[in-house]
Amino acid sequence: MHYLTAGESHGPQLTGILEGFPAGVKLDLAQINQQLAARQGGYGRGNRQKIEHDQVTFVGGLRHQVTLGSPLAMVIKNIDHSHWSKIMDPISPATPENTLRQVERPRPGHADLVGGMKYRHQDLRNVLERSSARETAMRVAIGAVCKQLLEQLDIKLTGYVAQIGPLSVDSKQPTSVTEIDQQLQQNDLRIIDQTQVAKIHDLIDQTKRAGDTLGGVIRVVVENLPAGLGSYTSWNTKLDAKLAAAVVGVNAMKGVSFGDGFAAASHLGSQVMDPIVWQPELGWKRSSDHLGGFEGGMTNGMPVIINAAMKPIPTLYKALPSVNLKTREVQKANVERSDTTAIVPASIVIESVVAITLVEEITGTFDGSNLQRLQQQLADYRKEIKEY
Ligand SMILES: Cc1cc2nc3c(=O)[nH]c(=O)nc-3n(C[C@H](O)[C@H](O)[C@H](O)COP(=O)(O)O)c2cc1C
Ligand SMILES: C=C(O[C@@H]1CC(C(=O)O)=C[C@@H](OP(=O)(O)O)[C@H]1O)C(=O)O
Repeated sequence: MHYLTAGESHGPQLTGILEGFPAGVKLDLAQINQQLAARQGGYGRGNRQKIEHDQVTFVGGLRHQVTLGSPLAMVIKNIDHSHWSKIMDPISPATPENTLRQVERPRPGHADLVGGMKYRHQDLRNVLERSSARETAMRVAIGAVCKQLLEQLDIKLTGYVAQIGPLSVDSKQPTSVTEIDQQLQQNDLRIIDQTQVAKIHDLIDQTKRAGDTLGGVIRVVVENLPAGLGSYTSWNTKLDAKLAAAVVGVNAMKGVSFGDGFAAASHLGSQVMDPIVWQPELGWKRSSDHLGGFEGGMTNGMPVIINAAMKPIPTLYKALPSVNLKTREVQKANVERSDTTAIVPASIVIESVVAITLVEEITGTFDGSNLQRLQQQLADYRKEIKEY
């Protein structure tokens, strides 16, 4: 299975194609649109989200709500395109009128300058339109499709915000995906500890007033993956490595770790390895999960725990120094409308790319042509490893 997205932030639409997804999966469109709405939400978002109302339309691979096994083709309209229709017109030739709003003062932390150098663009809008995280809306739609398959395979997944800027909000350790989901529904920060909400709102408000921005840490937890997904045999078959690439492939992600992550480096081995236990009803388990569910690039049957570190949003209303591409004068960087923090929507995006990567692995390990056969093969495999 693999996917491709296309489309510029203020272009007519985002387009996505997902190839290799099993036939016979009944898709709940409302659930996909609910995920798109969740990605638009969260405290600290900018004004673009007041304009957009993301909804997916299927234009291939789906018949009467059921996947056909042929490529799934999806589109999401950019409502804001109506304000940019001349500037972002794919067809009409460039004129002084439709090349307004050129970007000549590259923003530090964005793809602007290097993208311009590499592709020989003089108007950096040609870079920012595609490097914008607007594209993640399509990854969320594709991820929502994959989440529905995971559900049919009894695999549970969720993501939450564990840190915003300097404030860790991770003091209450949840016990299960279901418990995490219940807590998240109660606030607009996707944090588990409800007592921290007011404090974080204040932090975001203050940061916005100062013309500055915030990053944070996201955690994704996946339950009930069978042991043995991925392989120790070659570097490029390790599933933890594939997940790390998918996570860092999301805009603004600067770090990824599993389980105790970087903290494990400062602990003793005896504090970090997860002791092996065996029980007739449960089969092979571990009495802890410091390693985040991976050994040798393979799932070990414990919950997978992935942490993603997001840098602060690079566009600053109190802009940093830059240099004008045309005049070479030192000037303030371009200021485009922007979020103060996007840690909340990013948590939905990280969940989505994790779901896509897991479905890619599962459909590559078992026969992914048809849902029922896949379910049967996975059930047989689960039985086999339990009895190992
Ligand atoms: C959901 C989401 C929303 C984002 N919103 C903004 C934004 O409003 N303004 C901005 O400057 N960067 C935003 N970013 C981050 C930039 O897209 C990203 O930092 C930039 O493209 C450079 O890529 P890099 O940080 O991966 O190197 C957002 C990222 C995500 C995941
Ligand atoms: C459009 C989205 O996020 C955008 C991501 C983004 C960036 O630079 O990444 C910059 C902003 O774009 P604009 O200037 O159009 O408001 C965000 O709004 C979205 O998430 O749907």
